[in-house]
Amino acid sequence: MSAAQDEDERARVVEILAPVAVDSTYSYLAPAAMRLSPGDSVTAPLGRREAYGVVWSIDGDSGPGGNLKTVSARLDRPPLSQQLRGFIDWLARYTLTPRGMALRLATRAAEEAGPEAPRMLYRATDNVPERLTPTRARVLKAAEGGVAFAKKALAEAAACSTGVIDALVDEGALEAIAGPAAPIAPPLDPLFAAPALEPAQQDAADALKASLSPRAFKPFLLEGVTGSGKTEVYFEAIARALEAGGQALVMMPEIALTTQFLERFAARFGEKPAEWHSGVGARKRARIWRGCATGDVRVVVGARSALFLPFSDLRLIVVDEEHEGAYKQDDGVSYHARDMAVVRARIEEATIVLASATPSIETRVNAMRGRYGYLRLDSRARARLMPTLEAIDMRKEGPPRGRWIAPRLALAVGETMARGEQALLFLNRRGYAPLTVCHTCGHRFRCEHCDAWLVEHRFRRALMCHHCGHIERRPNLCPECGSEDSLAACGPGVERLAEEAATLFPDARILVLSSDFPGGADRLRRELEEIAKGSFDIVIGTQLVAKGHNFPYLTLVGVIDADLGLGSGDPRAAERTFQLLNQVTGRAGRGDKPGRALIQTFHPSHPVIAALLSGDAEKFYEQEIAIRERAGLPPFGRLAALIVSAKDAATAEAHARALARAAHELPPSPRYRVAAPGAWPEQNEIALLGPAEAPIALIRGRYRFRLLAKGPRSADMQAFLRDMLAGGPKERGGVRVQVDVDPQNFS
Ligand SMILES: Nc1ncnc2c1ncn2[C@@H]1O[C@H](COP(=O)(O)OP(=O)(O)OP(=O)(O)O)[C@@H](O)[C@H]1O
Ligand SMILES: [Zn+2]
Repeated sequence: MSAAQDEDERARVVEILAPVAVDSTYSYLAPAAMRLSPGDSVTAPLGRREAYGVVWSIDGDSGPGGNLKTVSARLDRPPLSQQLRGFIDWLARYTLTPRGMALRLATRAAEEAGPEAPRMLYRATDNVPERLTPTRARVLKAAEGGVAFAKKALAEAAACSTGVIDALVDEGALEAIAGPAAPIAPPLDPLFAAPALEPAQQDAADALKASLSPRAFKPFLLEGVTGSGKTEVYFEAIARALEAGGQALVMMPEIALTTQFLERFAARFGEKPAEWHSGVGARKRARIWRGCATGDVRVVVGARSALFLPFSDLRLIVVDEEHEGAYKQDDGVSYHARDMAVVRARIEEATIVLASATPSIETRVNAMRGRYGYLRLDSRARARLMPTLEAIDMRKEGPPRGRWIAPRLALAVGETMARGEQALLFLNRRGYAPLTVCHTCGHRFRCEHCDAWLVEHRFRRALMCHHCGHIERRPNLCPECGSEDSLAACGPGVERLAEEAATLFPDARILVLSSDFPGGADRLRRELEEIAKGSFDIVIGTQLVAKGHNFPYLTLVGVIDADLGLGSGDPRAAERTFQLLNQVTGRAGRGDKPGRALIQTFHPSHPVIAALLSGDAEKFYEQEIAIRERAGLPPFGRLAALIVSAKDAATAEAHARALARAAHELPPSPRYRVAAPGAWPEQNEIALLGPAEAPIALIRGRYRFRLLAKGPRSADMQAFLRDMLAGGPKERGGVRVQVDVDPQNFS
């Protein structure tokens, strides 16, 4: 028997998960000499190519025979920890995502980057160049003593161009050696600039610090009114995690938010944390990924996807603005990053802090029932007052037709400017006008791929669909009746509001802040900085400006249309409106001067508006929690949506009906009970509602039908969904079924 055969016989069978849309692992043989462990990255033949994968488990020694393929190579990459693998399995099971797709969220960053270019360093050899100019002599002098320098540093030391160094390398007087990579994350100092906390902050910070040792899973809600200093509180928790030698992850809903945050972080810890979002280059992301696994990266601030980083010792997760809808990902793998952060914290035995001025109902209930620690800051830091809130009743004191700024708001803006302060006009609608109609024939411009009106964007001279991105030129003639000059804009967007503000205040420095202007995130960051510096008198913006920014000169907030989100029929409309309006009015009066907010509404007595005006968050939560409890909605029950789409409506509807039939024909299960079709569900039963045409029935050329499963907390919703999908028809003929567990979006 040859040595090679001998080796073969001792090969082991390993299960490999590939980052593709497949749930199961594949079995391979691994030579014993490869010494694979679970979590290792490998390449292996898959079909006709070499694929990347991760060892998920090791089955043991291979039996005789079998025709398994052999793992090709083990990659030099830190292993995925058991905790991260457990998290991927959990997320996949919960969201009904193929495990490979969940793995892809964790490994994408490492895969996409090419091999890292080594950093070259230069040092002197014993060779003397043929021609020794004074410049060359200076370089060699600087490089004396066997120390290696970066090219730029050496050129600077010798006051020459880097070309001189290249020439000396060519002549053999200097040699280039591969040096260690520059550190990806400079060390952080937990004691760099610890602030004096106010008593309420101190109590909250102490509770968090205490929870960090001994190590255990401990969730907290940190609820504090806008400007109460929540950030300073969780900074203390980060300091404690660092002192304990561990890592911390801070999640933020919006990248535009991070600039101010990074500065504050550096002021507190001496250096910035590692930043993780789609705007960070592939190379850098790969280095951060590795740094998380080696423990060199200690604190990451990031978007949703940071949740999948391979931390080696994660002690703390902070989810800032935990109520934000942006944490729910709906494309591809559909998951709620806040909820999954709690899961990851549990698996890592870490502390997790959910911070918000207006927590989600789910988190609020968890805190009130004692499932989460409940920390509260009930007043603003530094004795700042909350802004005073007043309603402007649009039925009685609205502006003239075709205008949107009521006289009282205009007056307040004028007074604010006269005092040298800043005003914010908030309207959560991008573009110039949400609808364009023809006066002559009544034609309305609608998207050809979606069930939606086209939004006019005047600066682009275009009509745009906000669902699919479709763009067309705004014509001069009506395409229906051919009339000239008969097209009219209906309703306002931020661009139109800016036009009105410019007419009312011709001397004002006005800025429109909107995510769809050219220039992307960089432009937004610059603009946010300018606002904070006081470079503008009037800022006009969508929900982007509502987030956790600190604008010291901003004293007046005008909400142009407080009713905008309330009429949608979405079960979360009330909660979202309350949160958004609280956030946006909370931008006023954070500096030295007191703040004021004017809220334009046609329904000043609507419970949400009334609760907002009274400043009585407690009342709002009481009402909303009672409604949810009565209706068995989350967190008192479970919801899952299935969105069935196809190129034509009949195919989509037929498939959705077949799924519903399959659900009702399922054999009895110990894990859930299904209510009979049309019957009033019993306490312990899952009711399947629909199929119904989706509120936006057509998106990107696909017709959509929705099924909604609603069940008690005791039901195993995932088992039900899996059984229903298995019992239903295959996804043929271009049909797509999207599963959305804990849906946030009902459109
Ligand atoms: N103990 C403190 N001493 C001095 N200044 C403080 C203290 N705590 C907070 N501040 C300041 O108060 C302001 C508001 O704090 P911070 O931004 O942390 O509030 P927040 O609760 O996160 O607000 P929001 O929910 O609106 O984002 C900041 O300018 C912060 O620097
Ligand atoms: Zn469209």
